[in-house]
Amino acid sequence: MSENVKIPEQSSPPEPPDALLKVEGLVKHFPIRKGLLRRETGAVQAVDGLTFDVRPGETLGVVGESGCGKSTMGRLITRLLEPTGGKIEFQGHDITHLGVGAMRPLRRDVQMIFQDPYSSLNPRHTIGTIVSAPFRLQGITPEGGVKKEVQQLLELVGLNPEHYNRYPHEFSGGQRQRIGIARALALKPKLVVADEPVSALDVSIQAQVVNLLDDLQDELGLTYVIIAHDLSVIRHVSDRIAVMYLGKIVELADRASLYESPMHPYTKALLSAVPIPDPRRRGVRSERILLTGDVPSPISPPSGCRFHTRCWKATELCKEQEPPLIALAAGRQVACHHPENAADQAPGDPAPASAGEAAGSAPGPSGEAAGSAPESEGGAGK
Ligand SMILES: Nc1ncnc2c1ncn2[C@@H]1O[C@H](COP(=O)(O)OP(=O)(O)OP(=O)(O)O)[C@@H](O)[C@H]1O
Repeated sequence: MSENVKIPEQSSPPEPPDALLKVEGLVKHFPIRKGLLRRETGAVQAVDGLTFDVRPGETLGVVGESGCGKSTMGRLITRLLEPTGGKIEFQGHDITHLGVGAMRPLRRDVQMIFQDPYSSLNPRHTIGTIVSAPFRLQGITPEGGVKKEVQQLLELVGLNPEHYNRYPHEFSGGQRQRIGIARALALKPKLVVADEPVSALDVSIQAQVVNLLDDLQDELGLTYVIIAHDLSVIRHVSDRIAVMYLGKIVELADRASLYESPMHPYTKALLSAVPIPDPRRRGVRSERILLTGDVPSPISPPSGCRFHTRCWKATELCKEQEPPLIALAAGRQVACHHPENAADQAPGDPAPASAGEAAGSAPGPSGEAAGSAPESEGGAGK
């Protein structure tokens, strides 16, 4: 054998793909100012210590009730907001505090799709002007000219390229969201953060836009972070899912494990409110957990585990100590002292489930203290 022949290292396992985006301890507190002197009297703790990564080519779904900090997280990772603390790395580069100028080249790679296709498009601009804006802002002239490129983009998202000179009001909601998608894809980004991309659309149109996002991901090799409160949408689009509650990730898992065996009681409650589409299981009395009360205020969140005021498993420990987000199974992170479908993290904790009493509901389906009401109406989520 010649000395130049390279011997493959058979014993080393394949390297996991490097994260495209890495977030560590991300914090965003919005100051509350009062009085003539605008003195800071407190802060909305919208995002309070998020750690996760997004791998190339995947879709990370982010789910949680209204006000839990999903949109703030999306605006932080696209750097539309300045973080209060923590670190954001994109392709290994620290972008946490980059200024507008330094962010400009990165704007090509990271784009955002907004919830409301009505307000996110300037009504006085033609579709051509809207979709070509990223080229103007970046000072880029695509090969073949801007018009040709924009028309190709319109075609890519299923719109008629002849409608280049029309105005947003001439389009339906679903079509306007397609325009927003075309604009986001103009510069061929690597990461697209979509904040509630279909929630403002008719249910009949939602599937079309979700399928379009799916197809574009395959075609263009995109990586998505999709924020939604709708668990059916999240289930359809996500490879992995982060469940947020009051500014924190309480569970992060791949789609199948999360839906089959949720570990955090909050995830379990959210999922129990989703109707079962399987006709074979129709009529089967499924366990529904009714979360009572609203999400507490992020201005003064509960001590310890933030979910303890609504959790039927809460003990004294949960009131006092915040559970860290730790790996409880392969590819599965959970922040809970008493997780479902896993060994109790604090088996010696004998205190009464006072949170369950506060919730004041019937005994839980698996004999837990309180907080759940099988087959009850309503449920978690928006
Ligand atoms: N600019 C701001 N100034 C002050 N508070 C803010 C600001 N933006 C968001 N918040 C607060 O931060 C918290 C998280 O808001 P955020 O919009 O991120 O939640 P969300 O999970 O996306 O909710 P929704 O689904 O209703 O949009 C909320 O209490 C909200 O009122």
